[in-house]
Amino acid sequence: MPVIEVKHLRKRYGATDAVRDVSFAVDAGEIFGLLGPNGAGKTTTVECVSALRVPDGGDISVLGRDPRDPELRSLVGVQLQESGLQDKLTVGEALALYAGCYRAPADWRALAAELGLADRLRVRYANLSGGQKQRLSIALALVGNPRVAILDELSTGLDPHARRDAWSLVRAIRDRGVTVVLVTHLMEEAERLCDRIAVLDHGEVVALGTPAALTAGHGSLDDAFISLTTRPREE
Ligand SMILES: Nc1ncnc2c1ncn2[C@@H]1O[C@H](COP(=O)(O)OP(=O)(O)OP(=O)(O)O)[C@@H](O)[C@H]1O
Repeated sequence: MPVIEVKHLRKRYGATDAVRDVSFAVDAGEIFGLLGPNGAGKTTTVECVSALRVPDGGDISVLGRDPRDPELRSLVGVQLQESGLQDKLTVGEALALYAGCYRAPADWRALAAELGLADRLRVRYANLSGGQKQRLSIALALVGNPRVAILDELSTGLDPHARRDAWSLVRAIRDRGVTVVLVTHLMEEAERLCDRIAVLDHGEVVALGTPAALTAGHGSLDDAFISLTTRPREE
């Protein structure tokens, strides 16, 4: 049974058809990428999978459950583009607070060290750099020892060193059996990390396969992306 199954998902915001018809299945232990131009519906899709938005149509199951099943709160870790953390909270306080919400949390100090935040534990959120905020949001997604991790733009704002560290961490958690869904704009990230990729365009899946299969006949994943997708509409 797939860990995540999305069938004919639809979501509309007023007059905007953000997601028209998205279907895919993510297998256990996979790193599954969602790739697509700005506004293609990637974030909306993962927000529906994470129960942060209610779909207008279609079916989603996560670990065989409805996404809104409270049992999933401790099984699914979500890192979103906006963390919404309070400015005055320190890194250590945020990690301890989140760890306290789970039955079997990870060692948050070790996680902070893995993400290069060991010397930032006493620093308030407001005083972190963009990359440090991003690393904290990744740590918070993983602190509950989830079985599924949903990472939206994992490496946005990270320098090349931090990006490599984040990739190593994602591989390490996958090697521990965690299933990962990764929204990304970086072709290199998709190619290096993802086992399979769904390419979204205007709210629909236009291609799905391994990076090698998607690239075949196009020269590079970048070229495949350009030929498979269209420019985003002007908002
Ligand atoms: N809360 C909202 N209210 C209204 N429209 C929204 C909302 N969130 C997203 N949209 C619109 O829905 C469409 C899909 O947006 P979404 O953020 O899901 O795309 P995306 O593929 O994640 O884009 P990006 O790569 O730019 O992050 C876009 O046209 C966007 O403007």
